[in-house]
Amino acid sequence: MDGCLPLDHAIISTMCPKWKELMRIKKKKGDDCVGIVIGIEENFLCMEETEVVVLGWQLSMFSAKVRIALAEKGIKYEYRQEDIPHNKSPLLLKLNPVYKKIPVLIHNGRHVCESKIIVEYIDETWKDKSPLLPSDPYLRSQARFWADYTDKIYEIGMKLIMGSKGEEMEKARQEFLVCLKVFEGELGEKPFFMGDAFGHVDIALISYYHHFYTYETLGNFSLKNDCPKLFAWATKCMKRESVSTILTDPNIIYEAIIIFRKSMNLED
Ligand SMILES: N[C@@H](CCC(=O)N[C@@H](CS)C(=O)NCC(=O)O)C(=O)O
Repeated sequence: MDGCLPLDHAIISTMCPKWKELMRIKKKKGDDCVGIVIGIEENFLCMEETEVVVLGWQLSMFSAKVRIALAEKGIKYEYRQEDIPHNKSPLLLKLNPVYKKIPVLIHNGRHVCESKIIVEYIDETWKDKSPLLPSDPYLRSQARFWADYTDKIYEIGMKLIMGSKGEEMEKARQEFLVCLKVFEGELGEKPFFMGDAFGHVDIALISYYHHFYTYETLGNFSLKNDCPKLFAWATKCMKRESVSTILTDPNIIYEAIIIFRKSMNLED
């Protein structure tokens, strides 16, 4: 088994009751250490050394980010849908004990947490295809800054989702529009945020796009009318297979949020 088990052995033993049996099978086949096996309760997942797993959630912009980056690089991966927030898998809790959040990327048995860190890891690991961050250190810093700023959308979006009617919603709506205008100003006349190529900042922002129908409806604004350049950029991004095949149907997100709002007595 030497050289083939970068994953913490303790994790495997606790997560995988059939681990020993599986290793026996591997040995029998000729223990040439091509892969590892992770087991979660009865549910087994076999990983070749180069295989990749994403723990994610359909409604999450953060897991969308990671999946779009992998799609841009043409990396095949196993997608494991988590049940967030109340029924997280033991594997997620084990691999992200600090935040207990998706997404988590598992690659060669080692795991990476936090979506933007994961996207950078993906870019640095599979450097040959579709660079996502500029190679110039200054431009990289700028890309990181703007990708980081997309977290504001989440922050203000939560105010819209959690807001009730009236003044509170109007304040969130205004704040949201200011944030969008900042992005629109930064985009300017460029095709993508860092220039001609789709990259880190585009991925970070477009990952929110499936939530925009909800934001627009709750916040009573229109991206198309209020931020036409950003709308044109989003339309262009949506033409990419890496984006359109990953983002969830906006209606599903809207319905989920309305159910949540009703449960919180924020909707009639
Ligand atoms: N900063 C994190 C945020 C990830 C995050 O908030 N994930 C949410 C789903 S959208 C989650 O797992 N929430 C579970 C919880 O809060 O218990 C990232 O960029 O990866």
